[in-house]
Amino acid sequence: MTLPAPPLRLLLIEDDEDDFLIIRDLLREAGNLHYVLDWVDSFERGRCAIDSGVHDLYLIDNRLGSDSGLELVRHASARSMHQPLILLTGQDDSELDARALELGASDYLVKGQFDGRLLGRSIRYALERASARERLGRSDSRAALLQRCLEASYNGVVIVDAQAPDQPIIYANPAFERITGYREEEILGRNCRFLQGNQPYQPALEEIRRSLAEQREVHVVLRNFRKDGSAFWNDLYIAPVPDERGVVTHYVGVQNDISERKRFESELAYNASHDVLTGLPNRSLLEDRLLQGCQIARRYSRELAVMLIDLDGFKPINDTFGHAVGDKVLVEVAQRMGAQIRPGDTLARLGGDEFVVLLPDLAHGEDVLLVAERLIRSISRPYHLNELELHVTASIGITLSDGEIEQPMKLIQQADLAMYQAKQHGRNNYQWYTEHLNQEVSERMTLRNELQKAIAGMSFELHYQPQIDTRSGLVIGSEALLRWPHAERGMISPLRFIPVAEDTGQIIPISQWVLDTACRHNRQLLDRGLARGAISVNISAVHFLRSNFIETVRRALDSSGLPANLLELEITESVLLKNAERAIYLLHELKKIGVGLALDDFGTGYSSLSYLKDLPIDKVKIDRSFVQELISDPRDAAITQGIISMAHHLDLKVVAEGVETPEQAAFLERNQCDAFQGFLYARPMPFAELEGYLQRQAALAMAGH
Ligand SMILES: Nc1nc2c(ncn2[C@@H]2O[C@H](COP(=O)(O)O[C@H]3[C@@H](O)[C@H](n4cnc5c(=O)[nH]c(N)nc54)O[C@@H]3COP(=O)(O)O)[C@@H](O)[C@H]2O)c(=O)[nH]1
Repeated sequence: MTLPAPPLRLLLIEDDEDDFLIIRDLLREAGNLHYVLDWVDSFERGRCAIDSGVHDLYLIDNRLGSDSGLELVRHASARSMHQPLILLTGQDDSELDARALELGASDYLVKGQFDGRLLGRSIRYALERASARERLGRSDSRAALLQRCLEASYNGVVIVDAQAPDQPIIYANPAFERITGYREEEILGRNCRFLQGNQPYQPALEEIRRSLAEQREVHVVLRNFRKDGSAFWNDLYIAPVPDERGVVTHYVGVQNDISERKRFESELAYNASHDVLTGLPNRSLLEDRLLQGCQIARRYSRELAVMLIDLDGFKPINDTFGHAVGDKVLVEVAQRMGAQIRPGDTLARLGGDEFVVLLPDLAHGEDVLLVAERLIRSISRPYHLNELELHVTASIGITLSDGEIEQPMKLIQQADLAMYQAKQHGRNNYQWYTEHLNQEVSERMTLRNELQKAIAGMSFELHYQPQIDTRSGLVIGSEALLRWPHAERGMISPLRFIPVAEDTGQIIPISQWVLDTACRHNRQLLDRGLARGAISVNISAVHFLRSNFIETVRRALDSSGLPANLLELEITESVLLKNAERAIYLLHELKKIGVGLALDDFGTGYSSLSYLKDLPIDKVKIDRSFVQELISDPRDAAITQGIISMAHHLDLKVVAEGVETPEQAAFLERNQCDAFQGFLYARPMPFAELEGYLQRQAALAMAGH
């Protein structure tokens, strides 16, 4: 329900009551006018009523006592009143008429010369004109406001004339000027295409053309060019502007320079797929390339090669010279490798010192070897950084594929296995992946899990193999040898499980158990009067180089009560290869405790012999590989003779391992070897058997044999 319009409030300012009555009556005749008439009879009251502004129209008599109604008109104009005023006079005076209109009166009526109908019409016209004026005023200020908004807008705004030929620009706001560098007067009258520079074939432009042809709005991001020629990313929204008949007269374009946002987005995308240090593709991009590589290899019947490159000797550089130097080496390694591959190949960094090279398009698989050799050569050249000369080499694992592989990332795993083999083969070389490697790895995994269970229950045994003095034939010590009796697989050789335990760190609890048990056993022999010299314990390089190794030896001796001279530790040359300086220091510390020290597997390592004179050792053990061929191979005989002679000159005792035949024993004896160990004398035996063996030996010795 709509409410009826309220009546017009009219005010008559008239000091003559008769005139008031006449006007009141005339108004009643006016017709079609819904109103309430108020009356005031003096200039002063009239002014107060005008100031209150509650009326819709004022009828003002020109003569108000000594005051003039014209003054009230002036007063109302000065207050910018929008309600209309009609001046009533007693006489027709054209000058007064003009003056009244000039001061803002809507009409001028001469008393006695108008009837009710004329008065009504004059009132309606006055009201209509006032309302039109007000509407106009409102729209003027709205236009001014919109203009100011456009000028203050952060977005660039450009308006083009849709009707004029070539649709020229008719307006551009200050933000447009800021973004493009063009001043408005430079571009007025031109078509916007000058912003396209030399890139008029962008897909976004096609979309704009289509939407203009269909007179619909469009939102695109396109490359535009500033006045200075520099490019920017323009986020542009164009809308058609129709007139009241629906005819599109203009287009308004609102634009924003989003170059910074684009740069940030592409930086994010780049960082998500590249290694920050070297700028090389990272694992995630490598996965994509690998997929693509497999597709290429399949489609064009080519070979895809994957190489996993791991640096040798990088960790000590990081540890010794700090990460800043390490980082520089990695960057240079990346550059050197990058120079060895072709465009289309991929060099990626997996992290740390691990890199991957993908060669997706090989005619023959073996072609990868040329690249592998180049990589190895280029990486092994010295690195000159901060007056340092540093050296690293690379171990490379290689695998080949024809692209027919369900999970391409498996190729990385295969290359990784092969790389591990390269490390095992002395580093600075490459190895191929084979299916056999795969089996080996899965076996290692199984072994590792089962080893963990064995460690939990310490279900190992120690066997002992006596060492015999060459001259007297008496037992002068025994070597403790670890055994793992497995419920299903029988006795597992330490040759099989110790390398796994060393890789996984499981060797530490095992090695500790061996040390403690061997010390306890020899103490038991001592207590029973059966101890014959020291028990030798093989010490893994991993355990030996642990920071608390000396402490663990001390504890083993203390808790068993075994005198230090009845314990001998056997270390291999590999300990010296890993960290010679620390190894020599530790050997001296052990010597201070009083334990015996032997160098095991002597002659099989690759290190320099010169370190031998600095080692506080008591013995060297000739590896059984030489002993086995002594008789058949004169070269092994010569090496054995050389070892014995050199050891004696350094005041070291010599024990020959793996003596199986009397001929070997005779040869060794002739060449002054000090002691034998081998099946010819005794196989490794459980502790319980050793006791019996030693008792028998003691009895024989007593009997003078
Ligand atoms: N870190 C540790 N290493 C250990 C430990 N126990 C053993 N090992 C090392 O495992 C390798 C294999 O040992 P094993 O199978 O026990 O073989 C030893 C002897 O049984 C064998 N041997 C002795 N005499 C003969 C012989 O006449 N012929 C022949 N074919 N083999 C013989 O030699 C091995 C002794 O080797 P070595 O230690 O080099 O003296 C081996 O490298 C062990 O060192 C352990 O507790 N910790």
